[in-house]
Amino acid sequence: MATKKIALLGFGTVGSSVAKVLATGKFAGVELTHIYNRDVERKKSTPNAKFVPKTTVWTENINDVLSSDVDIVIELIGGLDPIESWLRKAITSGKSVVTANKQLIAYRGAGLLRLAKKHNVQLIHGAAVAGGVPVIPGLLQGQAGDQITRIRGIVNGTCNFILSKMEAGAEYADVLAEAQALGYAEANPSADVDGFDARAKLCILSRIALRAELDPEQVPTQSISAVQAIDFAYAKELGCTIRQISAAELVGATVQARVAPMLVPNTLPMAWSHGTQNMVVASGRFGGDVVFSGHGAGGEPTAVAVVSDLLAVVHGHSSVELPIKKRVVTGDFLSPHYLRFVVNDKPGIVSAIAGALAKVGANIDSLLQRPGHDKNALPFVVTTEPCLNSTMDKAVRIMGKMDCMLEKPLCLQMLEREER
Ligand SMILES: NC(=O)C1=CN([C@@H]2O[C@H](COP(=O)(O)OP(=O)(O)OC[C@H]3O[C@@H](n4cnc5c(N)ncnc54)[C@H](OP(=O)(O)O)[C@@H]3O)[C@@H](O)[C@H]2O)C=CC1
Ligand SMILES: N[C@@H](CC=O)C(=O)O
Repeated sequence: MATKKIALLGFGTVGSSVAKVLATGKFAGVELTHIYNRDVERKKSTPNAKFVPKTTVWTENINDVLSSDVDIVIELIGGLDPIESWLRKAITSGKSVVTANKQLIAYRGAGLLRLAKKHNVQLIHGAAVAGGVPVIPGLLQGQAGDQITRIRGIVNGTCNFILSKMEAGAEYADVLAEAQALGYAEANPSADVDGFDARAKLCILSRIALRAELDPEQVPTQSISAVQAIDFAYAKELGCTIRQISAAELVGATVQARVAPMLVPNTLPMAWSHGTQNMVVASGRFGGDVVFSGHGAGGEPTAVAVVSDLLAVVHGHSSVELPIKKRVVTGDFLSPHYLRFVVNDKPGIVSAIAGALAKVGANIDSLLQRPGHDKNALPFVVTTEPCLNSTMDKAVRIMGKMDCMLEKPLCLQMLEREER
């Protein structure tokens, strides 16, 4: 097997870990010839630089890579522009590409994959969803024979790290800072906490598993930043915890899709995921549920996925290709909801809330009020019987205007207790 020349674009958390995994794995048939990054002198003094071969060229000029005889470009910078145009140039000059860039693959992947096919090269992105968990190769190859109708799970390690630590008593801001320091969060952590990272991953999974091309902008997202310690206490009383859940389901010609913090019953495996653990449950018509799980963020787990993709290219991998259809998204799921209010307590609040829910046609299932809270800032919870997210949005708009409300009511979808 002829040795393939490899270029690494980006020597950050994942890129530098790829250098380490490559060096320690001593894989035959690959040679790291180029590393591109801005300000390379700074990068040369980072801990993983010691794993870079002496012969590797470090450059701040992307054309040194694009005009070279490199065979495979590994892109670990992130973002859409100018990365797309760089990868297009690489592909048109006959280079295969390995990337962990979920935004690029979600928004522009269809065109890039077509271009790679036209130029008879590979574009592989196994690390773009769930970091070190081989969910993409598993779905592409291992479940190609099934008809997957639903994909659901936890695909953002930062949010899972934050929520599982909050469940154990930590403060939101402290754990977010910790996730950033550990290299789990995106360059702008709003991508994690506000759901945009998970949304991109959900769209990639939908393309592969549901064979549905979605416009990521159509998929509703809800931030985890409004979840508070009190929500974990009330969730526990309901036999649940709270996790950021990404869900997409084929319903006729449309796809129901949403990314949001949701109440997850403790009976479901997703409730047991802690730290950076990701978990994806693919539900197939013939094979039933298949669960993928492991570390979804972090340099070294993600580097394993990147190096595995690289080795697949080097060893002449070719993936199963099945037809994909563009699908319209609806964000409306029919499910019970959790509503948490913080009010300046006075008589008549519960009946006003019940009135607002009745007005939109939602039925109350339970009411929870823990004793001991300050009546001037009283948190309490109402759960509803199954209703649509859009119905709850209307109710929240009405209730948010009530004089007694000290903050916008928090509305969370509740997952059903059993997998299908
Ligand atoms: N971290 C993780 O757990 C995971 C990350 N990913 C994805 O992998 C990719 C890389 O992530 P990660 O390693 O965490 O990110 P980092 O920010 O740690 O690394 C990105 C690297 O690219 C460099 N860089 C950024 N912009 C430019 C530019 N315009 N020109 C040259 N160099 C540039 C940065 O340099 P500088 O240091 O100067 O900023 C940095 O070295 C992203 O697409 C991310 O979404 C996927 C799965 C998991
Ligand atoms: N920021 C992402 C990194 C992996 O994709 C996450 O936290 O999951």
